[in-house]
Amino acid sequence: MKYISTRGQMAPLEFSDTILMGLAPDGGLALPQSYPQIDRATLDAWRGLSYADLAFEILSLFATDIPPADLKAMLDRTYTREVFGTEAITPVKTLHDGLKLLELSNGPTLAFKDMAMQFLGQLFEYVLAKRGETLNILGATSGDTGSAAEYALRGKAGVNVFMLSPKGKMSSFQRAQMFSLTDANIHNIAIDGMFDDCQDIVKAVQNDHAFKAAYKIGTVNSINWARVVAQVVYYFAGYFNATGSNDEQVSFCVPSGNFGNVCAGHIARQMGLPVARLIVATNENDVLDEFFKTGVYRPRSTEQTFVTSSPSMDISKASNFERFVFDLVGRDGAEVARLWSEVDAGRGFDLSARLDAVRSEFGFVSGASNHADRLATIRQVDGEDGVVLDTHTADGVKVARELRLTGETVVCLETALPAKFAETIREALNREPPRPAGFEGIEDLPQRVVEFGADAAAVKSYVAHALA
Ligand SMILES: Cc1ncc(COP(=O)(O)O)c(C=O)c1O
Ligand SMILES: N[C@@H](CCOP(=O)(O)O)C(=O)O
Repeated sequence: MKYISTRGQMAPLEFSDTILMGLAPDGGLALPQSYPQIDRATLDAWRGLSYADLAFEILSLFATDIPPADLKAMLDRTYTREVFGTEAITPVKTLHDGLKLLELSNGPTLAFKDMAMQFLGQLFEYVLAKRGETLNILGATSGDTGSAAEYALRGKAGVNVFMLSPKGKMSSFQRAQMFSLTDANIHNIAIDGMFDDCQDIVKAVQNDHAFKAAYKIGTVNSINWARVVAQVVYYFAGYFNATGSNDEQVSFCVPSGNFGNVCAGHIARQMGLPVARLIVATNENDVLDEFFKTGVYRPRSTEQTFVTSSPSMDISKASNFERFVFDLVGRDGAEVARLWSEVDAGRGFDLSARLDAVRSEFGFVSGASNHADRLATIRQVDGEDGVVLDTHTADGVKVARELRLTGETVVCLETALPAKFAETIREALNREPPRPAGFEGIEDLPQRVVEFGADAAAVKSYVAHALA
């Protein structure tokens, strides 16, 4: 399997090259030349596999330049009860009204990012050791990618992590998770701006080819294809857990920000997983909801982006949306490059002529949730089912209940645990959320972070100095 760029100007690459590359040299995102197709016999053979074995079956279709035994060993080390808390790895919980929750947040940092990041940590170590290379990660986080990456890569030889986060916008738990790490290879940088400013800096540095090569800059964001493909696995696992046979269809409802999670669902559907609809749930930052309702993509500026109580989704320029649009426009890289030149110029684009295909061919619909909805949903699910949702999952449950059709099986992705967002849980339930063992008093630990304006040059100079 070889990888191409959404902007059409990259010579096909192998999987391992793609994961070290980050952004493609033409500014686009890597995707496979085609999606492997899963027939019914294969789907039948996969039902009942352990998570690690299922991950091996799926990832071996994509990571074709890694010897199968090596890939299997990495996956067996990653998807264990010790790391993810249960044998099932991603168990499904059913609420009283039949809505299902796919638990993705039982890993080391309590958010779904661990699902892919724990594997990416193994993958980096493996590929870098094979090549005798080192890598310096420059990442952007709105709260969860940062801690997942830092926990997966802390103390690893040959890897440094420089993580940009929006100053003062994450929850106190998220800040503590990242800023209390003392490992020498972890560098936290708070940026005066929103997540989009952080991601813009990451992309600007990726597009400075001389700097990128000189300082061996890589990425852990969903820019990195390995992040997305590892997330494809839990759509298959969730489907098998939520159904009794492969004759059934399910719909997935996905709390969305940077569009990486639901992009993996789109890929699973393109591979042939029996997915009826992909329901995109946004918070008050509803750029994606607007697109899926109108076909118009209108990214907002930092000033127009709200700080909300589901802060990890405070995103107005969804990076992976480009991967979906590539498929939507018939994999025409020149057209994607043209559309993103509009985005880069601060404008958007209008694909309303393709809205029928968005719904009928690709199965996308959407809805939005706000602070009041979030509080009401957290209270309702706590009262009726005794389950405390985190604020992002609450956005998903609200939208799933609003859009669910009669007889439709909907699986809502649980993207974080409530302990990460205690401020809002207290507001909703007037009590503390359950806190998993090992995180007691984390907010009281000393914190280590430097601060900059939204300035790529300042970040580059900090990275260069730290690596000197
Ligand atoms: C808890 C949580 N929920 C939802 C999202 C949205 O996921 P995505 O950016 O993949 O759309 C994120 C971060 O991205 C998150 O951290
Ligand atoms: N919500 C994310 C934002 C970054 O998303 P990614 O999937 O591209 O890494 C976060 O929590 O940091």
